[in-house]
Amino acid sequence: MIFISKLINYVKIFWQSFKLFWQAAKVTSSILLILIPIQALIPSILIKISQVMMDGLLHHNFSNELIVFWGIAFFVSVATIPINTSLQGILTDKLIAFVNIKLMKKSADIKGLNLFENADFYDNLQLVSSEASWRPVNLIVFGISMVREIITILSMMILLSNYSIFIAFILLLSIIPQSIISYHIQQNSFETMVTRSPDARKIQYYSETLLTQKDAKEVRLFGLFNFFIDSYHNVYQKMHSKMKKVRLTQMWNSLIFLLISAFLSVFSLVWIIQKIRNNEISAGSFLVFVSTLTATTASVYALIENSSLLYDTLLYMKKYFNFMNIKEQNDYSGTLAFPNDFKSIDYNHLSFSYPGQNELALNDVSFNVKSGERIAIVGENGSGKSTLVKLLMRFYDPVKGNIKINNKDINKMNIDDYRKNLSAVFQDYSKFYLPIKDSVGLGNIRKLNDKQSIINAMQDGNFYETFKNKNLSLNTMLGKQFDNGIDLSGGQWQKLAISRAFMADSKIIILDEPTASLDPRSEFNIYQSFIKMTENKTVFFITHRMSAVKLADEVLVLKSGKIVGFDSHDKLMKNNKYYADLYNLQAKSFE
Ligand SMILES: Nc1ncnc2c1ncn2[C@@H]1O[C@H](COP(=O)(O)OP(=O)(O)OP(=O)(O)O)[C@@H](O)[C@H]1O
Repeated sequence: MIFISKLINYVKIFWQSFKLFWQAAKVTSSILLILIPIQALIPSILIKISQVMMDGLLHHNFSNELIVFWGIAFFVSVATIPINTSLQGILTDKLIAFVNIKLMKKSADIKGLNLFENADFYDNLQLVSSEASWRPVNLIVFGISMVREIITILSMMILLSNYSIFIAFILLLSIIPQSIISYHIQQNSFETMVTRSPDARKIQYYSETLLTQKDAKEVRLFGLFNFFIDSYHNVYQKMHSKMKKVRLTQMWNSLIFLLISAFLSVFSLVWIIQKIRNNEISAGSFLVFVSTLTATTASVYALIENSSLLYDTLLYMKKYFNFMNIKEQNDYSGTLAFPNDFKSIDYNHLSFSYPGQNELALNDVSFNVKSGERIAIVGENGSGKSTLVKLLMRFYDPVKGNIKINNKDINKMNIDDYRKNLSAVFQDYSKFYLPIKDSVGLGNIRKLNDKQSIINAMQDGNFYETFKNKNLSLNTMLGKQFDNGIDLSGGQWQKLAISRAFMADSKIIILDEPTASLDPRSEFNIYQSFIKMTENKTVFFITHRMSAVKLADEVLVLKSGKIVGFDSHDKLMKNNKYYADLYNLQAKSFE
């Protein structure tokens, strides 16, 4: 029963995958659809013509037309090979692009970050995206050859059934156990090796650590090569012994079934020899029978091998379709527009914990901010500062309470319209490896080609000085991995990210430690332009530099997810001991 339901599932995914071919390339798929049965039937046709020729020769009524038919059939059989290869290549290219574009479009539908916190989802996403560039090749190669083998086998069965339906049936039956075992083994090896089993994930991480630029410095400085190579080797040995077992079982099973199949073939041969001896069939038929038997056996094994390799790909496709069908739990279906007369933001008894965590990252947070105010958010590491603004950006939904703008729950607003009104520089800002023009301009996609706005934003974000001194142009490519690409220092990248945020016409600006990698002069300049730029804008800036808080109208002090102070800097210094201690501690370190 389990096998039947698995088989049905397999056929369903196969069908779904075939629909992808169609969607990706209608013309190429149609030509292939015509070509597959032709290719599949040619072997039987050639055998049949040979049989008629043989009988003609034996009975002295050979017709020369048969040679022409045979020649045509033979030409078709060889000519379809290069045509098929080229078409499969074209289809593969189109399918790879199609699958990847669909994946990217699906990613655009995921508005929040909740799903990314789910290890299973994240693993699936990694698998689906990293293999999307080659899995479709297998899907096409094995999928097409499987269909072709099935048609060939069926046509051979028809030829064989001319001699004995019984023998045709037995041969067909012998496929089933071998197939079940092959699929089972294929699934095992997929789970062990290909999917993100914890061990597979570990070895991938070890090799990446040594091979990517990200960790190159520490790996070299601390001499970590042997450590990671040994770790890789140890985990690999463990996995390898599991895989070796799987592969040896596969080999023994195949040998047993090949033995059964050889036995069946010998049995059929003895049977037909007997028939010839009894003069029940002609000697010509013997040759045809043997060719059919050999061709059928070859096709049966090709079918088993290709379909079990296809099975592996279908397990991947299942993950792909699962990803394509995934739905976010958070509701992003709100339709309200962001108010034109934006007046206030209210956090109302808001509590939040990250998915899978019991601890509250924010605990009953309530405060009110008026449009145009500059709010500094301060607190120790892990006190909830970034979380507070992530909820404002609607990356997560609160567990309790809500955030309102002009008294309307932000969850009721259209997410894309809502986010157009927000701009941010994150602690872990993105480094877009694109021409400078785009890397800055992406902050406001509508102004991507507005060179003056881009230059203004670079001036405000303090990147312009670097731009001039290094003789860069708007078309200079960022990222050493590209031809003529350049890299920037940490602080320069940060200034670029700030410039990007300054591109936006947003009403609310969020800066999560915007000056962490900046030198004091750049920090001063950034804050100067910041004051200029953010007139009439509502600004939240998270900072550990207490000197910056003086720029804020009010300071929000967080401690372990709770608000412990919300007032102007001067008043807090007078009335809030926790804040005053925090401030004085830093002030002292500069004395
Ligand atoms: N993605 C996450 N999943 C689970 N817990 C998280 C996640 N991000 C943050 N946390 C936890 O939530 C709490 C608040 O984190 P948050 O990043 O908001 O602190 P923060 O005040 O911005 O800290 P820092 O000053 O170090 O940047 C911390 O206990 C942190 O460990």
